[in-house]
Amino acid sequence: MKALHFGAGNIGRGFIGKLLADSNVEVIFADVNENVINLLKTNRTYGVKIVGDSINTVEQVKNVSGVNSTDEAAITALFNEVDLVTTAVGPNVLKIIAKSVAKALEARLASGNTKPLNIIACENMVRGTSFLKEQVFQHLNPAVKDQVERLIGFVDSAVDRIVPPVQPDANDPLLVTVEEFSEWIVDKTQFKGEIPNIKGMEQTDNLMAFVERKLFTLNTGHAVTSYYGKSIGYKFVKESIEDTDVKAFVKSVMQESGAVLIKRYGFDPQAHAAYIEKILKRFANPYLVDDVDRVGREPLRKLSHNDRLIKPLRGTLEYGLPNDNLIRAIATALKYRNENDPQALELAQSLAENGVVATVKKYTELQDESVIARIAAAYNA
Ligand SMILES: NC(=O)C1=CN([C@@H]2O[C@H](COP(=O)(O)OP(=O)(O)OC[C@H]3O[C@@H](n4cnc5c(N)ncnc54)[C@H](O)[C@@H]3O)[C@@H](O)[C@H]2O)C=CC1
Ligand SMILES: O=P(O)(O)OC[C@H]1O[C@](O)(CO)[C@@H](O)[C@@H]1O
Repeated sequence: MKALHFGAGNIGRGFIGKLLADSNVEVIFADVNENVINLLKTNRTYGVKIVGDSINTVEQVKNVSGVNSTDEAAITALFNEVDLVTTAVGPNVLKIIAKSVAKALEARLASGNTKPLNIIACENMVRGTSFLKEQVFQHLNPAVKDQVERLIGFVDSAVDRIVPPVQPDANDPLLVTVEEFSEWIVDKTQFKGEIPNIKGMEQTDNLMAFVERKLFTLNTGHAVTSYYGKSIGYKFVKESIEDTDVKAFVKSVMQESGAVLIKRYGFDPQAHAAYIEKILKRFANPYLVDDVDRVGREPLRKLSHNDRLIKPLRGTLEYGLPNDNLIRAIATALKYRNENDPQALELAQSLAENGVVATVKKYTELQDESVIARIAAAYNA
């Protein structure tokens, strides 16, 4: 089997690409990072270092190659040869690759290739592949839309593995360090044709429960660990979560978002409490050098309506559940500053020019005046 994977970054190489290659899939990575692509083309293999309390090993990922994502002709040719397309480029990049995906699908169909093809976006967002599908359809020739609906599966997924930024390794510049835990869950109702048999790719017909469980527990807790930690001077996630005050606050936020998940999906409260504890341990992994600025990157995305802070808050309002800690958590996100992060710069500028109430309204799309006032009060505290 052959797959084209967009995004040869942390997740691309450390998680999705590795799972595919470990299931004997030939993986071609498409990226805009020429250096990484050339190394993949030359070396055809790279190492993944798996670290944890009871593990410290490097596994070789084999039979990989690379292509420049902006080389439309090459991408189009590959679309006609692969059986699976996956992405891990970041939510903001999906609309950028949508045009070349649309062109490549048109060419695949025009060549008479009527084999089903599945596309799975592996991004930290709710139903990222459905979003990619909308973007692709905006570029598609209307004459082929029915054929695409019939033959091309756009499969939503939830991805969970903490993969910090690459620490340059002298022997293997492509080496990625990952935690042992990984969870990749796909919506089995959206596939066209055979569902590929990939070890570690779990199928479900109840994806939203898994997406929200992960996004609003792990990512919510991770973001707050980073925002609150950075505000009191920590640089790494590990040292932040080891601070008992930070850990207590993060846990209280995860319990508030957890109450929404338990109410919405009927999760067993004890099981969810255990899931929270397991994630707090993952944050403290002493072998992962994870920077608060990686986890806190793009604060406007993380403060948006359907992301890890506001969507859980909206759930507490919907179900009448406690939310004092989520309100404080959102305030810590508003306080996030990072000269190297364009979204952090835009956030700081908005707060300086328009004030906190207007900023909260603009980026969170919350309307409840009393809730916005509580966030503003927490921010000014
Ligand atoms: N790092 C982590 O622990 C996890 C990240 N995620 C999600 O995975 C996705 C990727 O995250 P990371 O791997 O951490 O980011 P990353 O920045 O390491 O990788 C993104 C890759 O996409 C490439 N890229 C940018 N524009 C492109 C284009 N037009 N075509 C092809 N490639 C392009 C970049 O060059 C980069 O190599 C994000 O949605 C993130 O939220 C999800 C779970 C874990
Ligand atoms: O990749 P994002 O959405 O910018 O946020 C980083 C998040 O991704 C993860 O790396 C995995 O979900 C978390 O470790 C972290 O919370």
